[in-house]
Amino acid sequence: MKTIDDLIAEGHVAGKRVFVRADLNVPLDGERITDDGRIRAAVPTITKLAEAGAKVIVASHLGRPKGEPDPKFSLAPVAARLGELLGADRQVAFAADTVGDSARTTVEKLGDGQVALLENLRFNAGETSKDDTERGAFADRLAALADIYVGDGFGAVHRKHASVYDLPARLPHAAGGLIATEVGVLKKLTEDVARPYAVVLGGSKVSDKLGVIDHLLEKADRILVGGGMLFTFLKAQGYEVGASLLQEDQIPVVKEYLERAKAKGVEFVLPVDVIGDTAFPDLKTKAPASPVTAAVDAIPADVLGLDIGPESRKLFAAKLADAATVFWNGPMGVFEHPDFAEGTRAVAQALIDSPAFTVVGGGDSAAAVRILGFDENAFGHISTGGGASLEYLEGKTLPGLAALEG
Ligand SMILES: Nc1ncnc2c1ncn2[C@@H]1O[C@H](COP(=O)(O)OP(=O)(O)OP(=O)(O)O)[C@@H](O)[C@H]1O
Ligand SMILES: O=C(O)[C@H](O)COP(=O)(O)O
Repeated sequence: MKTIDDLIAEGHVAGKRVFVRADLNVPLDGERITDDGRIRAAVPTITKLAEAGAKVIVASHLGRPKGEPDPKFSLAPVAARLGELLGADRQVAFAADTVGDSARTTVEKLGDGQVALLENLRFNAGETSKDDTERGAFADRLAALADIYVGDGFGAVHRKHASVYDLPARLPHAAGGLIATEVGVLKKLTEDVARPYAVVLGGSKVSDKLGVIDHLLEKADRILVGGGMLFTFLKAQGYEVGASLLQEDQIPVVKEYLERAKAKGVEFVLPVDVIGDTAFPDLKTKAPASPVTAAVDAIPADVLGLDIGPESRKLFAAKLADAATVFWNGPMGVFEHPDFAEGTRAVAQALIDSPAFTVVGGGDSAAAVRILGFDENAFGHISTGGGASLEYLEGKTLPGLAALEG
């Protein structure tokens, strides 16, 4: 895989329009960025290219808008923060669209060493389309803006999207520094992993992430399950889960996982209690909720589970204490609200206390660690990719990496 260092050494960058596909999908509270980790992670590559004299065109998705402009998902706040992080002598010009007049004129006005950010790629249906022709047509329009493509959005390399997969096929391309670093660390977990190897899974993208367990059953010694995913496991074991997040159609799959784990000697660690409420908490006002703690065999019918409970926190900490390697993706609960953050806090603390090599992966997981006040240097590696790192560990071909190799 060619890197930006190769491009710069070969003299291909100065005066060129370089399209940097970053993952600036940061958590927002209205227009306030609650964690800027992914923006900070994008800065070294952007700075290096700008210092080498490129006209840098940065592009990203944010959230999951429906293929048309939606102000809730505008990258405008990200442009402002990126400008602050790049420093006083490097302003960020923000284009109000992705491939329209604003993008074209913004790029035309860029001088060498200057930086622009395009509006959310997913405001265009072609970006995420499953139809190759529709995606290709959008990639053609993106390609017209640039001379060179740099893939640096590690968090999105598992998506077969126009800017990730189709665009690099249309331009000379290279990997940015973030992708090189992420792949370097995660590779270690696919090779000689120190054992016991424990994996902690949580979060809300349940259908995206359940499949990874199929692979983990061949690799991990222990799998701890929290977050939205845990309720499908509880249901598969015959418990009632009230109004909690449930992937009904995945119950047979989960049952098979539980049986296979037993046969292989892989330990599944499931919560013994949960904290829930009769309504989803208000994440904007953070108004006090009415949390109830229930054993997993006594979750009331009107309660939705929003965190693992106090006994589970102790159990999870004990199961992580003697691990030699830990990979963690997905918060244990709705950590954005203080009444449901303790499970996530306990897992973060357990990772810090453990002598293991620890990797935390995922936009919200990494954000949770920082928002809850932990020192990110206390972990072995904090990856900007959640789904991406899981799929990398699964050994899958990731479209955004394959495209850079070609
Ligand atoms: N029990 C639960 N019910 C509903 N949502 C939950 C629950 N537990 C955790 N969550 C939510 O999961 C979200 C994070 O999940 P997600 O799968 O996106 O993780 P991630 O680390 O961001 O990974 P990725 O980078 O792949 O997005 C948080 O916003 C959190 O509130
Ligand atoms: O947060 C993430 O995992 C990445 O930014 C990818 O986002 P997506 O799951 O909406 O494709």
